[in-house]
Amino acid sequence: MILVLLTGMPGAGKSIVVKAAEEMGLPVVSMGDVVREETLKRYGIITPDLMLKTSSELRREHGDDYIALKTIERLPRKSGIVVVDGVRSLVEVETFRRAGDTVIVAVHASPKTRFKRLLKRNRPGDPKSIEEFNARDSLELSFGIGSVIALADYLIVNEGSFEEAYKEAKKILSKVVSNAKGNSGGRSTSD
Ligand SMILES: Nc1ncnc2c1ncn2[C@@H]1O[C@H](COP(=O)(O)OP(=O)(O)OP(=O)(O)O)[C@@H](O)[C@H]1O
Repeated sequence: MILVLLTGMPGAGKSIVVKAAEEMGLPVVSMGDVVREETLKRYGIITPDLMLKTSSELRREHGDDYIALKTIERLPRKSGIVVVDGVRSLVEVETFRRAGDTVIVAVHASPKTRFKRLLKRNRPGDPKSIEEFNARDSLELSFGIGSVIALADYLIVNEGSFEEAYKEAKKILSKVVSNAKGNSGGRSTSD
């Protein structure tokens, strides 16, 4: 099984890659779903703050690899390629590496661009001020997301239009698919 580990800072544009994967018929498993369900179990409601609290609790109570291990339990066994959305630390990368071959895809946009887009997205829990945005960035960086981005096999710089990033995501995913076919005895078209 090939696991496409999708990472990127808040608001970088990971959902564009998810959309491209779904459009291509590739299964997507979200690490956030594990946290969402556990939050509901513990608190009866889901809010972004409670999700952050729950993910810290899960790491503290069960270890830094817990959310990754729970995500692995949910992988569709019959799929050759699965996209895993929301990888945040090297421990998680190492955990997924024990479950299959991995390809890291990172989406990057500058803090200025991400802040602007998150203000516009305005989902519950999205930052309303630069202070909130910086605090959230610091928290993500403290989990070690910077190291995951540094190890990316593919990087999408999402500073242009949505369509550009979407096209790039499709190109990268197609490459992963054709490489996988090459490795399983099918015809390989590229590196
Ligand atoms: N190239 C782009 N042009 C315009 N808007 C964009 C572009 N890329 C992303 N956006 C918008 O920016 C916001 C953040 O993108 P998205 O939700 O994909 O980020 P994310 O990486 O999934 O963030 P999070 O980790 O916070 O869930 C969304 O509202 C999205 O529609």
